[in-house]
Amino acid sequence: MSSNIQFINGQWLAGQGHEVFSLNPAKNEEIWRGLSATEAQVNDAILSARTAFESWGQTSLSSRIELVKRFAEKLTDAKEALATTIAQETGKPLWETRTEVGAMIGKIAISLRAYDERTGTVENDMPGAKAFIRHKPHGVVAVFGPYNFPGHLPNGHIVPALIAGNTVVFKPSELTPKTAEETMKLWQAAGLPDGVINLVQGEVETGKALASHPQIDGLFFTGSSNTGHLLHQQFGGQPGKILALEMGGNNPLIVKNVADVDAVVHDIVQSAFVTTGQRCTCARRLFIEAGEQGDRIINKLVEVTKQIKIGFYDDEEQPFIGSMISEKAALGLVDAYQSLLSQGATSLVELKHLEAGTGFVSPGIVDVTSLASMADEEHFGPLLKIYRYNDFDQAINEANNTSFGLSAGFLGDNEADYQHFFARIRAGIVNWNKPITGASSAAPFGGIGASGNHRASAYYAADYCAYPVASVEADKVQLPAQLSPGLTI
Ligand SMILES: NC(=O)C1=CN([C@@H]2O[C@H](COP(=O)(O)OP(=O)(O)OC[C@H]3O[C@@H](n4cnc5c(N)ncnc54)[C@H](O)[C@@H]3O)[C@@H](O)[C@H]2O)C=CC1
Ligand SMILES: O=C(O)CCC(=O)N[C@@H](CCC(=O)O)C(=O)O
Repeated sequence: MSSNIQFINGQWLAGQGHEVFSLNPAKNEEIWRGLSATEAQVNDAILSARTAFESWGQTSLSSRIELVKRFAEKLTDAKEALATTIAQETGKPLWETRTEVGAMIGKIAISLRAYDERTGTVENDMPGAKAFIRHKPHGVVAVFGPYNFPGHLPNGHIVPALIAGNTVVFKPSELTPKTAEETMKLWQAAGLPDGVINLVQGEVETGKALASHPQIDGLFFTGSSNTGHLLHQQFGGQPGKILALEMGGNNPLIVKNVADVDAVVHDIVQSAFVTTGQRCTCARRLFIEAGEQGDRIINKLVEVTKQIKIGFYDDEEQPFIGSMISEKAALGLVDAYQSLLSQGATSLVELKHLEAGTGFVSPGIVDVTSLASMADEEHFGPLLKIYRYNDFDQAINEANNTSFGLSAGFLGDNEADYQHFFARIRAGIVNWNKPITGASSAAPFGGIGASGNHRASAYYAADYCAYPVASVEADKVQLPAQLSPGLTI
């Protein structure tokens, strides 16, 4: 078990707060334990990042690139070990966590390209001078990560932040501290200078100490909408700080006129249930036309959902999904399912907690067509709500009837229908005849409304990692060819 779990100014230190631990939610085994960072230790981490910024912010771009490339090499060497830790800590199957580490490696080249293309230098000639657009780092940024992609999503903030010249204090999810520790060790092995990334482990109070610290210049957050809203309030009145919020969704998927029932069911299942429904992009609301074709799709969807292979992350024959992050999350999802039934929804596939002490649930589907209204909330797990509709525009209006706006999809064979949907739907990710999960790191990734604050991540993360500087420069002071009216020199 770890004891020195805080990484501050290049040193592994014991925490001085209360005990925290990480559970393998599939096997109900403890895999990591330590003491959380106190407010004073968070302060030390921020001061260390502040000191490191003085040199890191001035270091050459080529040295920063060298570091992130070495990190990619270390990640590649440790791919299987890190994928195993992520699987143990989250319950996700190994096929998926290997993809996650692959995405972390892929992030390096994409972030380097994005830095160049979105925040590079532009030079324009003007009379007697040159005009430049350049970019500078903000300084010390706090990074907050969620548990569902404990490697890939914090990495999506940290890598572009470092390339731009910022230094980082990273607070991972308290549910996935071991993944953060192992990743940090890879940065260290890559030759990270002291203080450039600091890791503070702990629960909400550690997060609060970091987010409210006056010495941070920005905060990059991926997590729930509730926490994101709290942070937004906390940042009110501080226009000088950059806040990037990547939050949840209540994502709709509309199906209309599709010939291939198997293909449409595949895309629904991939959208709703991959990662045991624990992706921010997962479909939560499915709109299917009333009538025989819709019935056929639902019958097939029910059949396929009941057959989904659920299992241990390390099963030789890999399951489609593993356990949820915790027994608490699993029981919360069962409650959400039961609550919908008590409001009048019809169960099509029962959502069950499969084993006491674990996060295993079976995916559930409910028909909510008869409900007059429903809370607009994200159920972060494999629970899909179906609405039957008669009118396409009514379905689109209902799909937009949410405060969130992360992802949305249309499954249908008619391009004009898709164009109609695209023009009206409100979301940051809008797909046609593809699952709405599995977004590319080479595209912007973010939502509107309660899903984000217009600071998209992934390819656009470069934008919030640096501020633009406009300069007009001449190598000597000269009188202009023509003086302003009324001025004699
Ligand atoms: N839009 C996006 O890119 C993504 C969004 N998500 C969303 O993340 C959520 C799941 O992740 P969770 O780990 O449950 O999110 P969470 O909001 O509970 O936690 C995220 C981080 O914030 C910290 N935190 C919690 N309360 C805090 C407070 N009051 N002050 C400061 N820090 C605090 C946590 O310790 C953790 O490090 C889902 O809602 C999901 O939709 C997940 C992945 C991607
Ligand atoms: O940030 C990126 O590089 C791309 C975003 C991404 O990987 N999205 C994934 C998972 C995000 C989540 O749902 O938690 C996706 O779209 O499925």
